[in-house]
Amino acid sequence: MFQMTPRGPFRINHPIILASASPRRQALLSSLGIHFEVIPARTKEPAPDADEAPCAYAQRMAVFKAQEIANKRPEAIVIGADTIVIQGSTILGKPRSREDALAMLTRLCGTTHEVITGCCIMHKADNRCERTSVSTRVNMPPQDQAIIEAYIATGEPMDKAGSYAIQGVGGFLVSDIRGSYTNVVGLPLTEILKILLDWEAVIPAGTKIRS
Ligand SMILES: Cc1cn([C@H]2C[C@H](O)[C@@H](COP(=O)(O)OP(=O)(O)OP(=O)(O)O)O2)c(=O)[nH]c1=O
Repeated sequence: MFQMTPRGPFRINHPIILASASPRRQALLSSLGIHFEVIPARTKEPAPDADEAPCAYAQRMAVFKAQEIANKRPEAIVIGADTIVIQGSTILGKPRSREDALAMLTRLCGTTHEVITGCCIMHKADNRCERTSVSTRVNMPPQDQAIIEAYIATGEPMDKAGSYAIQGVGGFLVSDIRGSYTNVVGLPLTEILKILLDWEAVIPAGTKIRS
């Protein structure tokens, strides 16, 4: 659990907790230049229900993570998120092994897939909860298996949904996207910031705060 240092166009107006162990999510939220605490949700995420729509599943997981922390810290505004990769009707999470990563990337390269991040912003003491899911289409040209295997050998794929990181070495795999880039990385910043501003949890730097 640690504080981030402020440096951007926004200021905190209410305590915020990011319920995520993802360094990418922490970096994205930190880019707003606001103080926040990080308390990762620890409970194991359940598998999707039979016939559960991917965006419903991603939102349910985000609520699951936010709820765990909001129960401990009802006074804070808690942000939870869950990112999944969808190809056809198959939900691809994080790879279980290098072999699993190879199967995922072999399947994704040469096709267009969808990345969905479900988000939940919860303020238990105020009985407020807003959930959303954002989708981005990602196009990946075909790749030789030797290139895919060399990418997997970097280790980067192993904690990423879909076995790649668009913001990292894996960026070379992506020719183009349609939709939010930050959503692919793991936190749709435009949508999250809108809710935080609507809730006045965050205000533009320099705003005179009514006493
Ligand atoms: C597709 C893609 C996913 N990812 C990451 C974002 C998430 O960290 C991860 C998906 O796993 P998640 O289960 O969404 O998140 P997490 O386990 O990393 O962290 P927490 O549950 O504590 O919030 O994949 C990238 O970093 N880049 C990408 O291009």
